[in-house]
Amino acid sequence: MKRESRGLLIKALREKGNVSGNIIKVDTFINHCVDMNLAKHIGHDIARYYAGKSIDKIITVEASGIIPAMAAAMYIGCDMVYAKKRIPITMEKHYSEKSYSFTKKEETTLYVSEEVLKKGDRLLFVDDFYAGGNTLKAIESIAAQAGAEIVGRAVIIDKAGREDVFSILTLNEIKKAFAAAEIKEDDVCLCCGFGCGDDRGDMPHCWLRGED
Ligand SMILES: O=P(O)(O)OC[C@H]1O[C@H](OP(=O)(O)OP(=O)(O)O)[C@H](O)[C@@H]1O
Repeated sequence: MKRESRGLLIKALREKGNVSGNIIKVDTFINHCVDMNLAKHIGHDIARYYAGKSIDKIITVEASGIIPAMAAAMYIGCDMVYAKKRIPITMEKHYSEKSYSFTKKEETTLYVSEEVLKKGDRLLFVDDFYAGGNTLKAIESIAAQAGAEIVGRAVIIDKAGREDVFSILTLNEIKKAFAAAEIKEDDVCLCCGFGCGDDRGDMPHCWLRGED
């Protein structure tokens, strides 16, 4: 499926981000300051990818997963649940699982109230990054505790290129786009981010520049 947000993401990565080895800095447009137009397109792409699949709720983890999860939930028209990293006094019974924070390099525990997940719920996991998979694993455990089912997995950037995870870009695709950085700005297709003639799909070509 053509991903509308791919060109926007490549553009933001080139202009405001940084890729160094497997560290991708996105805090000026994804997970600290949020480019809402980009988030909107990412949410739309995720929703289009899972169109036709019955989804009861989106599930994510605070903090950075909330943005793409919320955007996708708005297009799908479902609720969004985010696992918390601390238990509020209002959360009486909960499911929990240990995880590990990739960016903070520390063990963490994820908590989801028993009130917000029901047995048989069909859940779509959404996050900003997939890296080592600790977060997804913990959410899968929480879903299993609730008797719910994870029916889809979507992230903005998949560093591992996992086959059953839908992503806007993988780390390898980002490296490919960066390797093509010598292409003049005008030659870069903002639909696909990889240069004109490559992967135009069904989207109007260079729609961001109003040339379609
Ligand atoms: O696949 P994994 O190895 O689990 O890595 C991915 C997770 O790492 C980040 O969370 P983190 O807790 O580091 O930061 P956050 O608090 O900004 O969400 C990111 O938001 C994902 O949830």
